[in-house]
Amino acid sequence: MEISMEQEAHSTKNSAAIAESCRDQVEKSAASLAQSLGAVAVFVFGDLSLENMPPQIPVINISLHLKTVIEKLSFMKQDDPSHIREMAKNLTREAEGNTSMLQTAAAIEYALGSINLGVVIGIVHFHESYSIVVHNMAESGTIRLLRECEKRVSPETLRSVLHLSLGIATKGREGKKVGTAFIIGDEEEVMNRSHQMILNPYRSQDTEETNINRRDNWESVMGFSQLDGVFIVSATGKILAAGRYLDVDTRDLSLEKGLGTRHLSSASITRDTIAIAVIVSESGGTVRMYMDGKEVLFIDPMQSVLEIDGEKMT
Ligand SMILES: Nc1ncnc2c1ncn2[C@@H]1O[C@H](COP(=O)(O)OP(=O)(O)OP(=O)(O)O)[C@@H](O)[C@H]1O
Repeated sequence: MEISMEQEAHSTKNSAAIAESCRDQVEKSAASLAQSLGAVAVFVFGDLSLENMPPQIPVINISLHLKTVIEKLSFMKQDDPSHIREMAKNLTREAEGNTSMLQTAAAIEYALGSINLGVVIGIVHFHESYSIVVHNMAESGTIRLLRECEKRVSPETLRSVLHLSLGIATKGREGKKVGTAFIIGDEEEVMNRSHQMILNPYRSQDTEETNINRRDNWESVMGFSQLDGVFIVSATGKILAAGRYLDVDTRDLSLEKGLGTRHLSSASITRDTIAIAVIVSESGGTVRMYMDGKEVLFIDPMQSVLEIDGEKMT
């Protein structure tokens, strides 16, 4: 059957109208869900501008770098008998992917102090498909671990270290990539299990200059991040040392492949003490947090658009 040009133009117009209506309805539904559930934030993955959102609910945009299974679907032969079954499986995987993306994004924003605990809504727009995901942060395993970390060290200190670490991971120093680690809390024990590699720049400084929670000290911390070794920080945010070597036994701890000795020794000290470690990888540009020898949080700043101090980091 031949389709006339007029029919084709009509169908294109129709399809554009349907697409617009879909986006409109998804946005309205998400806004209404966010309102009725008292959501603490709405995360948008993909290309959407949420104009109908209640003004008191923050909207956080996360770019979508993940290649989804839908992309793979376009390579599948339409006449494949397993097509439908495969598509259902892929959609399930896709939904799981969206859920875990939202959980991770919410945990990162919580750790950075940008949002409170509560319900978050995620809207995913990719390849003309939309998903709305509702996540109760209180039920999340990562959030439970982060709250445990906050019992050991002050939340303010944890946030300051995370902000600094993301700054170091994304900006480096003088055009060079930088790797470092912050060992926070249980300071007496950590100091006993480590030694100076070089003269400690914080040895005789007064309290205000060693307070990691003061933003005007961050520039100098970023400077000292070029020193080899790790920073030792008290549970309340006093920097006790930089350029410190951790004397730990790393033999029984196995981490993800590719992680080197600084990751391994920082993770080990959290297994042997009740300290928390935040590590910036020079080679990967990533940030990892450890407690009790296990990874609590992983942030790859290149995978998501994060807003740090009002500045976009990609
Ligand atoms: N136990 C330790 N305490 C403090 N610093 C250490 C310790 N072990 C290694 N380092 C320092 O960490 C630096 C990085 O080492 P390495 O590349 O093996 O670690 P890594 O975990 O792969 O870090 P990155 O991902 O940044 O490369 C080295 O310069 C080394 O001196």
